[in-house]
Amino acid sequence: MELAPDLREYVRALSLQQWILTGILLIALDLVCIAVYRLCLSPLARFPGPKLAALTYWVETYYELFVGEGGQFPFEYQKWHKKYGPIIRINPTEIHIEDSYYYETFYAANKPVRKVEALSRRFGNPTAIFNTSPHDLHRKRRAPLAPLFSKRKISSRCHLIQRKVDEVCEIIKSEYKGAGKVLNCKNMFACLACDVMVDYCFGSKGDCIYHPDFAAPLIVATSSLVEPIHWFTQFPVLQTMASVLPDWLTDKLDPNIKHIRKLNSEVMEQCTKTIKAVDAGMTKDESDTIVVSLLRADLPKEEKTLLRLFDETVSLVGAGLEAPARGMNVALFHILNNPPALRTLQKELQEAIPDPDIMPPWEELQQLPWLNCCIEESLRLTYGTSQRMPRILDKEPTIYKEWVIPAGTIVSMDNWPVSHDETIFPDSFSFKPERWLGSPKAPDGKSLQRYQVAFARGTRGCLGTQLGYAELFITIATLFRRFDFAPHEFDIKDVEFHRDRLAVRPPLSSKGVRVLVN
Ligand code: HEM
Repeated sequence: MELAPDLREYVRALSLQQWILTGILLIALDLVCIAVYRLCLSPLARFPGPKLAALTYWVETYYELFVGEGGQFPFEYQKWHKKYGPIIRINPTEIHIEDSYYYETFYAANKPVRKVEALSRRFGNPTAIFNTSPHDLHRKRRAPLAPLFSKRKISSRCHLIQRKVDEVCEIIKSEYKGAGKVLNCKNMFACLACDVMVDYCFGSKGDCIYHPDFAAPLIVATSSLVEPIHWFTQFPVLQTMASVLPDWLTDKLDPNIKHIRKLNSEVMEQCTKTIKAVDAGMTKDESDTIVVSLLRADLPKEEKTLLRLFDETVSLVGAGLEAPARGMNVALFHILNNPPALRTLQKELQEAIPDPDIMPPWEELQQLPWLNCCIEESLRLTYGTSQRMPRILDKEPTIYKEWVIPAGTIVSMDNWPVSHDETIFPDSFSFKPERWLGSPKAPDGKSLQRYQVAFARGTRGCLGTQLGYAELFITIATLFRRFDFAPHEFDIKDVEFHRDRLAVRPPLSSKGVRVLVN
């Protein structure tokens, strides 16, 4: 398009200063237009909440990066809920709801929701189901995995978990029992959960538990991997930059990265080997692992590439490590910190398991009422994730009470406010296994179990729920049947939610749950 001659003359005659001024004016005009749109014209403008949060994402950035030890936004918008009510706008494009009684409706199993695409690259494995955004693609990818994590399948492979726990017990017996040596449970449980997942994915033997003091470098590295999550979320360009940095520089920035690199190359190698083995025809026994099942699944070729298998397995090891390990930590801490609960558990285990060296299968452990209550109560205080779980419903609006949230809007809820809903779980910060005894009901008459949200719900709920339960039952029953633990410098802060890093994190100063073994 040609500029009118007068305008052309005018533009030509502009001095450098005038150019800069014009630029500033245009940027200012653009910002004003964005502000007017966000505050007055956007379909979300009528939702309650602080105007500054509706105006700019910097409010979220501020609380995630610069307040305290970071990851403080969940605590901030909880305060907003107290002021503005159960539905609020927490940033220019997202609505947040805090209402435990709506959780199950929102995270329904029959809703074709997608996740936020921009969050899928935060951990560098965008094609894993955890990170897959579109509903249909996610369904296609999750389908072949689901049978591998069914209750029946997990039951049939529980001996693998028991074997791993037995190996941990041998280490405790030989190195810690009666020796006055402090046992770091945080590391121990992380090693255990990691080895279980490695067995599950590859059928090979994980060896994290054999590192001195359970301080396996891989565990330390995975734990530190989530630390920069808010930087990567708030400034996605950093994800791209991090992925192209040379190894020597990333090692300088975070020396732990080299262990992740090692895991990545081992996973690559394992996947490559398995692809070759499956191509060559494998024996039936070996077909149980996740990689083999994915390769044999009825999926198009592009879903079975080395990169896709790599993304899925690395992500599964990560997901299957963090949450179960935290669950076990929370359980061990609270049971030990609550002597009446401990005594009841020990009595129940002694009566049900006469010989501690012969542990009953998971099915039998599930019949023990007090053990059940302790596990449910621990899971309640585990929360699963500390971060809100955004979902987008594209084809229809989301209806909450009188509010109609337009289709295509990001809507989110959190787990931990449900766990601390005082109408459902009175005295919610206390560990009270007895609240799960019998068939308890919530105030709405529904089973209390419906408000156990540690594994989330709906199409994107936890894939590893049964494996998580099995690990918790077997580990907690075995440890408390075989050993007498004494708390060492116990501090409730070690298991509380202080910082959001997607995973629940204690204060930076926390040394983790530690015990002595008598
Ligand atoms: C105590 C144990 C566990 C808890 C409390 C837990 C909790 C959760 C939660 C809250 C989510 C939803 C996260 C979100 O949407 O942001 C989730 C998803 C997921 N979990 Fe777990 N988890 C546990 C164990 C496991 C295990 C052992 C595995 C290993 C297979 C696993 C694999 C996954 C996967 C793959 C997803 C994503 C599912 C999808 O998007 O379709 N989890 N888990």
